[in-house]
Amino acid sequence: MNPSATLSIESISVSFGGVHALQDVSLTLEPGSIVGLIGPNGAGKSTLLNCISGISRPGAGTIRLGETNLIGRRPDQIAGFGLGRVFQHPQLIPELSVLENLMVANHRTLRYSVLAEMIGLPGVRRAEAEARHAAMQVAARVGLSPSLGMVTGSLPYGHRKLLELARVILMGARHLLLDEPIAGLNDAEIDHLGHVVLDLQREQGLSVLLVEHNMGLVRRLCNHVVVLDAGRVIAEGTADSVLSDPRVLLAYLGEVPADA
Ligand SMILES: Nc1ncnc2c1ncn2[C@@H]1O[C@H](COP(=O)(O)OP(=O)(O)OP(=O)(O)O)[C@@H](O)[C@H]1O
Repeated sequence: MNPSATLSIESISVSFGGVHALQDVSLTLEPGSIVGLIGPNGAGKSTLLNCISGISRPGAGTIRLGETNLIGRRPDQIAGFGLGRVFQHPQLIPELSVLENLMVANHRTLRYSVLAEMIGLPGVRRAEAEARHAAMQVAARVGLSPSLGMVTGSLPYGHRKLLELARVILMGARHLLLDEPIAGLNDAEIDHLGHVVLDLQREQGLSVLLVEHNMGLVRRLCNHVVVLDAGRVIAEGTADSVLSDPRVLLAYLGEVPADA
């Protein structure tokens, strides 16, 4: 399995009772690209993220990472393939420090027994030192180095979101699934998060599927944008092209402005 492979979603459909949450939806996420997934409330964005991350199972269609079929895999298996979901509400341990939360995330990827850890074998100490180094590097990349010793529960909300992002990267994500990452952030925090995401794409080659209502951020970050409405793809292309598309304006505003 190559974690940097292309994520390919083909013709997936999901129904909840009589509600067609997704109908015949296709989307491709190439390594190193940032794809925006936008659409009005109830369009099916979260359902699509849930299908990719193994929380929901589509009734039809395929989802593949490279040649590997993801449908029917558990969420932890999918995360292990390098698909990291960053939830709107950070999944952190509030009593631990920032560094400890990152060490815990990295610890899950280390391979040694509890007994080896208890008796402090040299290999374990070396692995711990490497885990600490990796945690500090990722903290620096997202701008959290000054906060490494702080108790996570006392962090400002924007820093907790950055920590959640760092945690997912440390768990080996190569494709980030970002679900409204700037909800609740102020302008300076939004600007910083935008820089961090672009840095991860350009310097680390990570790809991003970004669900976002803030069109300024979508324009700034995304190479390609897919628009959902009522479970269907109604437009895709560059941010500028889809955001001036009459079908998209109709879906968002209920009418097409006279000057569109
Ligand atoms: N578990 C569920 N049971 C029944 N209906 C559901 C379920 N999850 C989603 N839906 C319905 O599926 C449709 C798509 O919902 P979804 O949450 O994916 O939209 P969304 O684009 O993420 O919306 P928002 O921007 O408001 O988060 C909606 O009509 C929603 O009510």
